[in-house]
Amino acid sequence: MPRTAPLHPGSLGSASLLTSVAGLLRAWLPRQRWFAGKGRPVTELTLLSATELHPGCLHLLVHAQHGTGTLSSGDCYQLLLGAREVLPPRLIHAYIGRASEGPLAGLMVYDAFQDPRSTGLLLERLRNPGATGPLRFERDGQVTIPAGLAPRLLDAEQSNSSLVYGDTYILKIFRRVQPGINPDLEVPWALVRQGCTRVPPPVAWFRISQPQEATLGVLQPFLPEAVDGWTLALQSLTSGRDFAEEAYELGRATAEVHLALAAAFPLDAPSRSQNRQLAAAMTERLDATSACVPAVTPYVPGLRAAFDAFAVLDATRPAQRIHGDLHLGQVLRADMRWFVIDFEGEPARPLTERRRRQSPVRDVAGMLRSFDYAARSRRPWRPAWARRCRDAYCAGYAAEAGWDPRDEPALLCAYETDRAVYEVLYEARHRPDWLSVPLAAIARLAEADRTPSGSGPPAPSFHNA
Ligand SMILES: Nc1ncnc2c1ncn2[C@@H]1O[C@H](COP(=O)(O)OP(=O)(O)O)[C@@H](O)[C@H]1O
Ligand SMILES: O=P(O)(O)O[C@H]1O[C@H](CO)[C@@H](O[C@H]2O[C@H](CO)[C@@H](O)[C@H](O)[C@H]2O)[C@H](O)[C@H]1O
Repeated sequence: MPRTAPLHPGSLGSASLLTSVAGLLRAWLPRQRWFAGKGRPVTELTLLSATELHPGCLHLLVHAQHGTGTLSSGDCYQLLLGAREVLPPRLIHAYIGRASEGPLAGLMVYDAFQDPRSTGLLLERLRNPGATGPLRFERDGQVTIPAGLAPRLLDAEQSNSSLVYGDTYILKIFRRVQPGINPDLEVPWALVRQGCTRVPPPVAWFRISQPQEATLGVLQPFLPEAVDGWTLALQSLTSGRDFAEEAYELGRATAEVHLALAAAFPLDAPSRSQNRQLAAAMTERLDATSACVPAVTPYVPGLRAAFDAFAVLDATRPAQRIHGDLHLGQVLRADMRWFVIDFEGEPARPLTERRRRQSPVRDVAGMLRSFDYAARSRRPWRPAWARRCRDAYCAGYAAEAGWDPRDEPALLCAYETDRAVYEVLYEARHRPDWLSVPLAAIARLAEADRTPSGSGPPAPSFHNA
């Protein structure tokens, strides 16, 4: 019989359990795509919660401190660890290491999110709501989830981990956990209740109630034929096929989501003092980024000008709940329609900040940057493609929302600049090879080119809004 019994957290002190896995996790965590402290070693690990999901499979929340001295920071991560005496060949890729001490000494520890037995049981828990220790499994009472759907871990470049069940449902496991409801559950749930059909509706979810309330995962219908906007944009660039019609439709879809969000959540009246505060925060982020990425420094005065212009704007759109990290990878095209996914916001920002009401222009700016990203990521660079898409997107947005983001150039420019600054830091930390893409935008935006359609003269109007 495989030795699994010692995994039971009730029979273990947290300290002894941690002794077993701390060394292994210190080496394994920094290698994971979803680990936030890129390039910095894990200096301390604290076990926040340990729950046995089934014998030999533990659900853990661990706090990892990374870096040292003033550069030290930490995050809480969600893990599902399995431990077996012998790991079958089909699970070798999930191997973390052999525990050399503590209660798991001698056992092979592995990432159980890659083990169909464990992930199948996770779906069973979601099908049958209830509690397991501090974990709460809940679902939409109107929906019946079929049993026995085969799980597979999605092989995608992502900030979390997603499991697809029988091409019917997708379960997103939040890897970096923060206290409070995750907007990726809160926002789609509210949108669906507004009758918005642009989001796959959450059908089940699980959360933790102790030591603090936090959302851990959300199950939604899987769109099997869906292709994400980034892939479609690159296909268009490679094949020479126009993308303006799709960009226009995407603008409409974005506006539809914004209108539903404005109806679902309270609005914040715009004020000049709020603009000043937001501009100050953008300037602060710019300075912090320039301190980390010296290539930005020469452009700081030019970029600050965009924020200064925003600070003195009289009134802008009311602030509302928005997507918060909108780009071409966050939209899926299925059945000739656009769907919007991943309402988590920018993963590096605190949850309270991500749930704050903000200008819808921020989302628009995120998508405009994404067209630029796509055009820049291919040789030869195709600025005219990006300009046409950006213009079509704004026209589509205007047609649905009743106002055109291009009519607010100072606001759009400030948000686009802020987004480019965020991207510089994101790429420096996660994908240094891509750094030149946002840096090119930084150079363009610093040269006081504030035309909303991007570099060069504004493109001709695509559609009459
Ligand atoms: N409902 C869905 N149907 C089909 N594919 C999906 C669905 N939701 C997400 N995906 C796929 O999973 C990938 C990762 O999802 P996402 O929510 O963006 O995760 P992350 O926040 O970890 O990046 C997406 O790029 C998309 O390809
Ligand atoms: O993991 P998320 O999808 O939540 O978002 C993060 O990763 C994105 C990259 O995967 C990053 O997006 C940037 O690169 C995209 C191309 O890969 C591009 O379309 C986006 O416009 C650009 O911002 C995103 O910023 C980050 O939050």
